[in-house]
Amino acid sequence: MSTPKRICIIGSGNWGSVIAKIVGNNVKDNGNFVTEVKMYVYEEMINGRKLTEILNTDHENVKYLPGHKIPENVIAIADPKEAAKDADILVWVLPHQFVRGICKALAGSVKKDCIAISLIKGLDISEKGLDLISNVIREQLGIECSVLMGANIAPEVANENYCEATIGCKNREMGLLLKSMVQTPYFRIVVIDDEHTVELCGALKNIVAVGAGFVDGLGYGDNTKAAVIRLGLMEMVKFAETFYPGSKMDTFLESCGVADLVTTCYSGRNRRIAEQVVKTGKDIKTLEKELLNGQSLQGPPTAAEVNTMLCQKNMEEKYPLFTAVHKICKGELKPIAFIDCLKNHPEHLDDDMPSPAQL
Ligand SMILES: NC(=O)c1ccc[n+]([C@@H]2O[C@H](COP(=O)([O-])OP(=O)(O)OC[C@H]3O[C@@H](n4cnc5c(N)ncnc54)[C@H](O)[C@@H]3O)[C@@H](O)[C@H]2O)c1
Ligand SMILES: O=P(O)(O)OC[C@H](O)CO
Repeated sequence: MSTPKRICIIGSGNWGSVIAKIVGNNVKDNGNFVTEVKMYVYEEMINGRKLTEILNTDHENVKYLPGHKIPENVIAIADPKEAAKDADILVWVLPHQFVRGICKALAGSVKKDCIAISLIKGLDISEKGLDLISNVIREQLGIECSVLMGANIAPEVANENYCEATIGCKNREMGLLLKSMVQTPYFRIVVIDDEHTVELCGALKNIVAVGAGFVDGLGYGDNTKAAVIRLGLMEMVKFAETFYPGSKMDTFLESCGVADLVTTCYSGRNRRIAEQVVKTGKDIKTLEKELLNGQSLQGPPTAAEVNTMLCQKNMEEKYPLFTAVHKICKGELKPIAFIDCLKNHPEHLDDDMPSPAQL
């Protein structure tokens, strides 16, 4: 049997805290892993106490996952380098906006044979163009990186309601090791090798969820939302086929695909804030601050990142739903324009029929 692996969780938000609970409990009776799990925590003061101190004494993330105990073998550390220095496995679970900063802090200091798994739903944009977050981790740290995505609204998983997730990992043995780190009787994992598509599903569904929130805010009901989900899924598939040739369509049938799209469009934070944008007329940043208590939306920045790339390639019109979501988030279009976007989607344009706008 190989030496037990040391785990470090990079992130301690809403999902990060649920994963800390799962991993902390799983390692206790699993000889594959060292029982102590370190967790990088972005330090902040809560009622005069440091969040790391609260986590290490009360074993609860009172800000990001109140009401749930995190096992005592999970140790909160405010310095990412200190938290990750001995790790054999890095579990990345931060809002994607912060990944490059933490990679920079860790560069050159992680173990050479360390591996990573990213639970982060988002994309990266740099002067080199649009990229997967797992690629940023691979390149910045020089390590392998798998992904885990699924229909996993964090508070529901924290309550141990049954759900599923998908690990994307090209190396089967590594995938099964990672599965043993996170699987529980209520959190069932399927390992597949199509890691790029798994990650794309997790990132792109957040854009669609913002669109679902707009139609909820407009009071259009579930048939319209189903259309958003269908047209959004078609753009997700087209995006994967166009920019990641070799993507497998079966992957969209895993938890990371249709299942996550549906749950996010009904219950996620992206949906909720987008609905409020329409109902209150406030902008996304204001609502994020007012309603999410420090949690972070991934849909609007992902829509912006995708849009930057589509503009560079002159392909905005080929992804009208992604484009409309971005423009509404930026205040360049009114939310009601989203309905026109659905009506005039290329899916509905028949060569010998007038478009709804012409009728
Ligand atoms: N919450 C969910 O239901 C859920 C479920 C599945 C996947 N995810 C994905 O997991 C990832 C993490 O989401 P989450 O819900 O754990 O986070 P979150 O939305 O709760 O984000 C807040 C976290 O960001 C940290 N933070 C704030 N500023 C920071 C900085 N400058 N540097 C580093 N960290 C900083 C905060 O301390 C906190 O830990 C996201 O990509 C999300 O899409 C979330
Ligand atoms: O709350 P959201 O919209 O960030 O979505 C959370 C998860 O990604 C759902 O699987």
